[in-house]
Amino acid sequence: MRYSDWSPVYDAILRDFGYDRTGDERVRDRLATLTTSFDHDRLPLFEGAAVAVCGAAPSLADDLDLARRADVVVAASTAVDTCRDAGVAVDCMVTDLDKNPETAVELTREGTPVAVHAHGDNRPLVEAYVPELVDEWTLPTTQAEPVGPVENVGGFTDGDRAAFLADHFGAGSLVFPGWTFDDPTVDAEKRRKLAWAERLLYWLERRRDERFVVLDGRRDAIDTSALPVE
Ligand SMILES: Nc1ncnc2c1ncn2[C@@H]1O[C@H](COP(=O)(O)OP(=O)(O)OP(=O)(O)O)[C@@H](O)[C@H]1O
Ligand SMILES: Nc1nc2c(c(=O)[nH]1)N=C(CO)CN2
Repeated sequence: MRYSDWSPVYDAILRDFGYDRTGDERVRDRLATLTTSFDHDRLPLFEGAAVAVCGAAPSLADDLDLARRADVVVAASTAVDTCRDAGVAVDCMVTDLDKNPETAVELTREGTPVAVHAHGDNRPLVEAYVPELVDEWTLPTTQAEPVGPVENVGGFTDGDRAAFLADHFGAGSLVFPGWTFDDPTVDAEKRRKLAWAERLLYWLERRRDERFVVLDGRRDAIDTSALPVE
């Protein structure tokens, strides 16, 4: 994903949530001072791989076979803990540090890449935990324009950002264990974020000319008005 393609969708997200662009940029710039450029050779081998993008819905526990069968497992936030507790190795974590930052620290110490996201509402977490991460295993990300070592491969929530990351680095196919868009256990803000995650995955499957099974039966109801799709 090039930033020029992402930018109009990011504008729509900013409008919808009322986020301040300069807030995202300030924390991005702070993250840039705490990290160095990530060596992409340290990523798992995404090129052509069958990738499982694990979300943190309660359904993940029942979906773990999908992850076990994948070539590469990328997991968002607390999905990492569920996978590892069940003996499923995670090849890359994607997080904004708001739930299980200790897991992110542990992974970088083990030599597993962690894509750490800066946004306008996680500055204290970035400042507290990024210095604890092993720098060579830390891939700094932003949803705003990329700057210095901080990259933007597209994506908004940890889970859809994980899918955009796998896509950016050449994934052959994507499956989605642990994704439940209509999850009655989540609060209203999370529900709105999941609606965006769903839109973004729809955009991604269209860009890739792939059909994500997780969207089957849902496509007709997705609001695509902010997406650059016909
Ligand atoms: N029902 C669900 N509940 C929570 N997350 C889900 C669900 N379905 C899919 N996901 C994906 O799993 C990711 C990780 O969820 P988790 O609740 O651990 O993260 P989070 O740190 O609150 O995520 P974010 O900061 O991106 O909102 C979410 O970012 C989302 O993309
Ligand atoms: N500014 C801002 N950006 C975000 C936020 C958020 O709360 N504020 N939450 C995200 C995923 O939870 C992703 N991006």
